[in-house]
Amino acid sequence: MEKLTVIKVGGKIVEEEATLYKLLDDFAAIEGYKVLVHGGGRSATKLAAQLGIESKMVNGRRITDAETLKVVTMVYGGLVNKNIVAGLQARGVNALGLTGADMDVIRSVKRPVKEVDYGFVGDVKQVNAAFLADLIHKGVVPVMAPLTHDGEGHMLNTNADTIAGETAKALAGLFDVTLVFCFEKKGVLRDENDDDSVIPQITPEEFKQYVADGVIQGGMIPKLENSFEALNAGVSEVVITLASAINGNSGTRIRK
Ligand SMILES: Nc1ncnc2c1ncn2[C@@H]1O[C@H](COP(=O)(O)OP(=O)(O)O)[C@@H](O)[C@H]1O
Ligand SMILES: CC(=O)N[C@@H](CCC(=O)OP(=O)(O)O)C(=O)O
Repeated sequence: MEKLTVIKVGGKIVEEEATLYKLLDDFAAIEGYKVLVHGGGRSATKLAAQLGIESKMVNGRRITDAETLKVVTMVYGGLVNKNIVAGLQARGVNALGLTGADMDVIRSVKRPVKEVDYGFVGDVKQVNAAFLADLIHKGVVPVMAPLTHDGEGHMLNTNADTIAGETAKALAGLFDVTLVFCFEKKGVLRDENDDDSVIPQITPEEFKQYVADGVIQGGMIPKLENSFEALNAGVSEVVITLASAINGNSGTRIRK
């Protein structure tokens, strides 16, 4: 099977020009078929504050009211996505920016209200894998924003780690997929204050224990849950690593 790398880059990297440009250089150097999924949570929080809109996160997910939905649609689908696409074009990568609404790439359903009302947050229902595979085979590099649509005319906000996981899962039947989460640390750390304490491999049982011990917290919990789910659904390998190390062998690597 042909190899495909799905790379997710988080908000701390895309927010700063210097780290973003370095990431784009490294991404451009990756050989073979590739997809870039970006976040941008920090940029959305910053613009929302400038507009006088308060940002609320619960369990790592943004409470997305009608005004916040406008902000995230502008920031993720507009500014962040287009800066990345332009940056990749300048590096000779034939990038195409997509939200989930474009060509019906990712359809979702508004998250039902349970203990928490997340507002306009979408849970992924289907990924148009055939269309993405077609683009990829044509030499196009999809650049996916963390936005989906419900098929009834509404955009919805979807976490970028989820977009990456669902895209990797959907393409796993068509390619040999490696899913890479790159962020500002060297990998999953035993001690968050010690950059050299990378845990090289994690099993689901070890993950549960690390969470119980408080070693793994916050946004890293859903990231690893997504990772195990992706491996169970046919993704070959998940790598959690420093953005500048996407072409290396370091970081935390998880295989089934
Ligand atoms: N054991 C751990 N090792 C590394 N990071 C951890 C750990 N536990 C919690 N984290 C936190 O998880 C964060 C990454 O999750 P998140 O903020 O959702 O990522 P992203 O920037 O990719 O969206 C890190 O910034 C870090 O603060
Ligand atoms: C529903 C939800 O939480 N969506 C995220 C989408 C952006 C994202 O995931 O960005 P990072 O990867 O930079 O965190 C949000 O609005 O923050």
